[in-house]
Amino acid sequence: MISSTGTDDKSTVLGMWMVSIAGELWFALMWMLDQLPKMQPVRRTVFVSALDESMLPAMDVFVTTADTEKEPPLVTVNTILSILAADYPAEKLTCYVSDDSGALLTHDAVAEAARFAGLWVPFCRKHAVEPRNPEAYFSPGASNGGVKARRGDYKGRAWPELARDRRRVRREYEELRLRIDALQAEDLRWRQRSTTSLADGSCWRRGTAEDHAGAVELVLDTPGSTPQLGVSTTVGGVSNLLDLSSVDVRVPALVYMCREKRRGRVHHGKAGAMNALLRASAVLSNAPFIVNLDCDHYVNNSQALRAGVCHMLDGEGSDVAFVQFP
Ligand SMILES: O=c1ccn([C@@H]2O[C@H](COP(=O)(O)OP(=O)(O)O[C@H]3O[C@H](CO)[C@@H](O)[C@H](O)[C@H]3O)[C@@H](O)[C@H]2O)c(=O)[nH]1
Ligand SMILES: [Mn+2]
Repeated sequence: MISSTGTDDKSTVLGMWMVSIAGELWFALMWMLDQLPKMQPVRRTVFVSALDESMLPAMDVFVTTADTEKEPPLVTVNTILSILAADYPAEKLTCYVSDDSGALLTHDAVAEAARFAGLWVPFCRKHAVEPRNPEAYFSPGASNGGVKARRGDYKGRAWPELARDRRRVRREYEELRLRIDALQAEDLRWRQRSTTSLADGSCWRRGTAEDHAGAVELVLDTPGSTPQLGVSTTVGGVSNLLDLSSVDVRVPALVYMCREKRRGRVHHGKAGAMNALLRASAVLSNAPFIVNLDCDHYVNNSQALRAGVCHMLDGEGSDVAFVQFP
């Protein structure tokens, strides 16, 4: 119980009251400012089919990774696959993966993604599958394209062919998962050993997340601009997984990079990584448009890149600097 009524206490109470009133007024002002943009919302609709194929600009997609424990490599691999399989001209799309942990694990996982993309990307094109993230596509709960894929969702060829191809691609995806698991186990074994005892000459293994050399590797080169059809199920007695004789099998370019990091220097987290990515992409592909995804944010709609371009190329959109997707 407050019993004292001295002048000091009175002024303290008054002071606290003033502070709380000022706080309330401040929040009221913030709330009103927050309402202003909501009073006249700008609604834009995209017409992806109206895009002129030959006018599509080049696009560089940046994926940032930083920590192989918090961000499992399988997640990053799925993000990369969803980008490479997006519906966009293969010769105009380049995916850049930035690895701030400078880990051999991330590097090898990106190489695995590149290998699997050779099957995944043509499969997605052939059967118009959605979503183009294999983990989401094959997961039992997937609303579209999962195990419960409905006939009505299907836009490609005959249903039995999809079922057969799907089974085969799924088997390959399971193998990919096992290989990524093995890479992870090897990475763990290596980290448990002392770094000094490992003099195997690999520059990767000498670095740590905070202190490592820089590297840029062109994992998949930019393909030619003419569609390249695959081969049918059996060619010269060799049996292929899928009949790709009427499918464009080109895969967009993929670049792995890790910027140099040294102990005691400020690296500015994601912003620093984005800066390094911009510099590398300026030299390699220099696309006029950049898309940024965190390694755990995959492209969940194959038309998303085209939708973004619609906003950017629209005459009325000349004042648009960036588009953020939900
Ligand atoms: O040194 C770093 C630290 C982070 N990252 C990457 O930056 C992204 C975001 O980092 P995270 O720790 O996952 O932050 P979140 O809070 O999950 O992400 C949200 O908040 C971030 C900072 O506000 C934004 O950059 C992200 O786009 C947004 O999704 C991830 O891809 C990280 O791999 C780096 O590349 N280098
Ligand atoms: Mn995150």
